[in-house]
Amino acid sequence: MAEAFASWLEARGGRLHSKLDLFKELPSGDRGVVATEDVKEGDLLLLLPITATLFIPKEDELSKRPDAFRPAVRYLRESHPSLSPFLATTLALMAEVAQGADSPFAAYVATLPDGCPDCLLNWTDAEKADLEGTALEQSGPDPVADAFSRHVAPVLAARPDLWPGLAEEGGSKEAGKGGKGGKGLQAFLRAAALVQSRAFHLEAENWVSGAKEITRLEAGGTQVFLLPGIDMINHSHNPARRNAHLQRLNVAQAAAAALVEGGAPEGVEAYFVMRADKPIAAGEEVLHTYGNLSDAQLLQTYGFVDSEDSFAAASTSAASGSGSGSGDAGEGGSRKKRAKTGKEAAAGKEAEAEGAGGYRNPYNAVLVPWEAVEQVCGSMLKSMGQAPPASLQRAKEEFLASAGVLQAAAPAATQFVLLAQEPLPDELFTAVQVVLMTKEEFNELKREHASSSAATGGKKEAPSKGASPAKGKGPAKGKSPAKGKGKGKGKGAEEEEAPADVEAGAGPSDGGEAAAPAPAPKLSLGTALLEEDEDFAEMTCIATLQVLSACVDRYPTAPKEDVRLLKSPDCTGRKRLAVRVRLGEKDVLQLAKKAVVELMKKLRDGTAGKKAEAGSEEGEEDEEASGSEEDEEEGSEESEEEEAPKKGKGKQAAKAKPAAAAKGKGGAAKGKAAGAGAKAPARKKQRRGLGAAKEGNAMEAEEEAMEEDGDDGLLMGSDDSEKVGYGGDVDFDDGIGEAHDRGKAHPAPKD
Ligand SMILES: C[S@@+](CC[C@H](N)C(=O)[O-])C[C@H]1O[C@@H](n2cnc3c(N)ncnc32)[C@H](O)[C@@H]1O
Repeated sequence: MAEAFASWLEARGGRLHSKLDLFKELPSGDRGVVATEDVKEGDLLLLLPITATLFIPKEDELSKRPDAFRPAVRYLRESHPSLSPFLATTLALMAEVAQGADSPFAAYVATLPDGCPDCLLNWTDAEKADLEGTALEQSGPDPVADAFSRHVAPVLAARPDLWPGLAEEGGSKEAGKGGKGGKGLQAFLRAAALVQSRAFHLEAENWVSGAKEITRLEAGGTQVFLLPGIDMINHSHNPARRNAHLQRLNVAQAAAAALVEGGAPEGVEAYFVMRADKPIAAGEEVLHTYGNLSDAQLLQTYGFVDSEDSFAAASTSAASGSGSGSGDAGEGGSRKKRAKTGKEAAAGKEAEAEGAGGYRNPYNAVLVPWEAVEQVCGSMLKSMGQAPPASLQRAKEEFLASAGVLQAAAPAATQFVLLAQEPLPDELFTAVQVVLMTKEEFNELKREHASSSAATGGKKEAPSKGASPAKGKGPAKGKSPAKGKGKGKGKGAEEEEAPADVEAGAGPSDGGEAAAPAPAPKLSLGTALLEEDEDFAEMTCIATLQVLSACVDRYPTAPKEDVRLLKSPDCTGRKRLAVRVRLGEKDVLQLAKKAVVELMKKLRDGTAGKKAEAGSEEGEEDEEASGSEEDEEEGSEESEEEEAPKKGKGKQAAKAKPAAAAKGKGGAAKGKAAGAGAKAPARKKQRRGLGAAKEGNAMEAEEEAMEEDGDDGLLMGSDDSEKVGYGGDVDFDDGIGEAHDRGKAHPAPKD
């Protein structure tokens, strides 16, 4: 197979480094690319002409050189232009597989595995039940069967010449519904798993001129490429172990780099180029990154997770069929434990020395629904005898949507994204505060926000990173396979332009990405209000903790139970993967709770705003812009209660800049006083009637519960969190919202 592939590649104008085994069987049972002899830094590992790749071209590409594309590809482009790039590429692969030895891609098809065994689309309903509460919890109809019966089966039925033997008996309507389906569904499941776990998602570009493509593809705005040979390279989260990267070059660039002698073969207008970033020693695996993805995303798309636990070795060696996968420390559910090289064993010891946690994926994330905020805060206000009328609740939702805190298109469906590195996003904290405000405070806030927006000339900030639109951002719950990621940063082909680095990535797109909505002026309350109103601070912190607790309650198990499961030799395969995903999410929730408690402590001892005062200059500018004194006056008219001092503490708080006090490792609400120009309304000390909400000392109770969950050091929010997983040198400020927005280009690795 290896030889046939190398000859096939060469015949198409490609090249493979002579010191590489592309299909090396790894001790894990998986395959990977391994150096057979030392490879030098900068060496070309694999040169792949675009004509040796499978993808759906843009209309102009196709019309320019129709013969360069396979008949199924042409048919799909011409007759089904609205199919998503993922589905179209899956169908293109199905056609080559179905053509067998007659396919010019037969040598590539022979290199492909049976599928992606642990990718989510292969999990049974019973196995998926272990993912309850996580970002991967499924709801609604099975997206795979649905996509098959609605989009794929009709294509197979219409052109049996292109997809021989795959048309479903009984017609397309019933295809894929229940049961295992026929050959068509089976072929689709395999191809979809392969495209999901192996394809690269790149921005659509004009390969010839290098001009950035402005028009988008009908569906998705990305092109999905299957890159033979390059798709054999495994993922590593560890920059120290990664040693290769991918570029795409136009012909001129490839010639300038002396990669093509005597000109490119007929029809070749671009190349994919894999190079060694550093020397690769004989026996070492070639590794690159699939992106900064959470365990849920990795599991969904690739069937493994990045996090490791220190029980894995014991339990997986005791139970076959589970353990670390290939490439890196990730856990693949159905593979043997990977034998450790000397270096890895040393790294493992180091990890053990670091604490009980092992490596934790720093890109893990949790989604907190706006609905939970409304419910928790509503109950709290009710318990205080201040249940807000429905009209006020609606007004607050509308305002938060217009102020960029909730997504504009469907505010009720907003999910706040909590990241391991920023577990308490300001959007969540702002939303809780607004919901807890009295009508008067809310009206005042609206006025302040309107006047500061006007003063900044409608200058808008980027939409909230922490608030996730229901579609597109966030690991879409119950949605079909994640959308594509991976990156084609470069412009393609202008000679003087730098070659475009390409980040590995794969994953289906679900059929289209809506045009980005215009960014809303963003409100950010931070901690300013809390610094001047102790009762309000207490309410906000308790409500936020309760929201987080409600999220913890979504999972069928407590963290301790998950830890017990991981310790058990019976917890193997997909079950183990599911436990790792939910424990990773609980880690983030625990970090968020810890951040709230720390913030509350700082608010109580009055240190929360200290650093913020240093940044008051800017705050003053804001103040001038919005004429806050007048606004405060105006607001005060409406207050039936005690007025906050207009100078001094209250004033400072209103000007406060990000409350560093609340930040810390856990990230906690970065308290901008009022975000993009909006100012905190003048505070009136309210008698909040906190008695009921505080009954039983809610803060302390939450703290105890946290300690209970984290006291064995197994959650990152517990005290040894700093020792596990989170390197200080990694820039995490890339917004997991983007990473979750899999239709978008993914940030390049930063190593
Ligand atoms: C692009 S393919 C890489 C080649 C693949 N190993 C093969 O044998 O064909 C991606 C798949 O490789 C496996 N893989 C890659 N990196 C991994 C890692 N760090 N841990 C576990 N499995 C990994 C997963 O099964 C994933 O779906």
